[in-house]
Amino acid sequence: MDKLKIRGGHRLNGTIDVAGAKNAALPELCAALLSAEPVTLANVPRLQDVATMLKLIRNMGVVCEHHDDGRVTLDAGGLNNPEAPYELVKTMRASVLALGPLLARFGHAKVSLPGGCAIGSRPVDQHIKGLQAMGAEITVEHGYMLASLPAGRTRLKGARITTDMVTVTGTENFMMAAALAEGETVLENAAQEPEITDLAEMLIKMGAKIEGHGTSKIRIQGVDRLQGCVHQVVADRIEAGTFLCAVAATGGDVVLRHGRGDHLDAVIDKLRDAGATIESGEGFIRVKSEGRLKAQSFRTTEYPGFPTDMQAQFMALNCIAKGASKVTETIFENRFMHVNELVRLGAHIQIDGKVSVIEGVDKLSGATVMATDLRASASLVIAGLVAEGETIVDRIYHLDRGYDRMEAKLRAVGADIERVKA
Ligand SMILES: CC(=O)N[C@H]1[C@@H](OP(=O)(O)OP(=O)(O)OC[C@H]2O[C@@H](n3ccc(=O)[nH]c3=O)[C@H](O)[C@@H]2O)O[C@H](CO)[C@@H](O)[C@@H]1O
Ligand SMILES: C=C(OP(=O)(O)O)C(=O)O
Repeated sequence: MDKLKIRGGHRLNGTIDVAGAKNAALPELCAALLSAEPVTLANVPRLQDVATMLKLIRNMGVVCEHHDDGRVTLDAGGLNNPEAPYELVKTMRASVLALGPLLARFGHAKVSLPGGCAIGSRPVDQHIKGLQAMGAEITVEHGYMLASLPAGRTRLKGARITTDMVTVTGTENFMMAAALAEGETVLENAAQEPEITDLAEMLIKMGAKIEGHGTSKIRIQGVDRLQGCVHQVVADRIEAGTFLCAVAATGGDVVLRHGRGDHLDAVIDKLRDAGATIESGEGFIRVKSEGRLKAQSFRTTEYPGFPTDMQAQFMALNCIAKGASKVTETIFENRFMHVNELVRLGAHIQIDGKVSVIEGVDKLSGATVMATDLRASASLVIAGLVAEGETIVDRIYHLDRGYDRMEAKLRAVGADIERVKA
């Protein structure tokens, strides 16, 4: 198992290129299943999750290739096996995104229930309920969702779907399924994340009729076929936000090329309140930071609120900031796994249910810590960059799920960080 070895205490200066968003690329790879014509996605990040998704859809009979320039070309014309087996699904929850497209195009699908996940139980009941409202018959047997259309029907039918909570991949599954359904689908309580908007824009290029994406009410008029398209994956706001927190913590001056400041308002506001200087414009975000910042309290909520996917990284910053802060996690019931590891580095944190109370300390000291999930890993890297001495972050396969060569990008701006191969 690879590890990261970090010697803390270096300021970061220079330019980092922000990659395409994992959470847009994954649904967009699944959207290619909706058409028999070729699809090209540009700016697809080189991540373990993308490799897993490509393996999953190749196994269905899709011809696809990830090129050196970041393009993925896909041809789902010969798709003949609308199945997502457990072996390929267990490491990546996003594989549930195959369900909507497969059902819409073929009228049947067999998708494994995703495995448990460190950050919470993450059920898929809302996905099932929504697709049932569109006429699908879904049973769960032997760990698989078996989905089909009733005898005599060849297409899903439009429906009004109101989910019990805002769900990002749920909204994406419904939008993709509804694109090929008969009649109108209205999604109430829809997620508004930029990745939803990016997926909607791709589907519209494929011929889908969608309105209201980016708001809580999305209307989709089904069409009977979708064509191929070329689409560029939006920049990863969580990768960008992670680097913003890293520079805010270490001090320095870094330009994040391709970064979308307009997708990170809640995080940028908190960083400014903490004392960092942030400028953003067309295709860049620049962060400058000097001295110790002021700790900031926040609670995670759906977009446009503070993202749960940035909670751990901002907490690392709070650990070495001046003053006390309260971090409330409202989306996932078990997303404080990084806390014990940060404490091993010298942080002062107490957890009370959904709330972590952090007392900022002057310094952290390097130690061996263990990554427990994707963003927890990123928070340990940030802590390692400021800790005195050497920090080893173990189990970074979690990090590789969602960051494209993070250590190389950090090293290029002055961090002392290296990957130690197992
Ligand atoms: C691939 C992808 O885009 N992943 C993101 C997506 O995950 P994901 O789409 O899985 O997260 P959801 O928005 O669905 O989850 C929100 C909440 O709803 C609950 N829920 C969801 C669906 C369901 O059927 N039943 C149910 O109870 C979840 O357990 C969670 O408590 O949004 C999360 C919230 O912004 C992010 O942290 C993930 O990075
Ligand atoms: C939780 C995350 O991803 P996933 O939904 O793919 O597990 C994340 O990106 O932080």
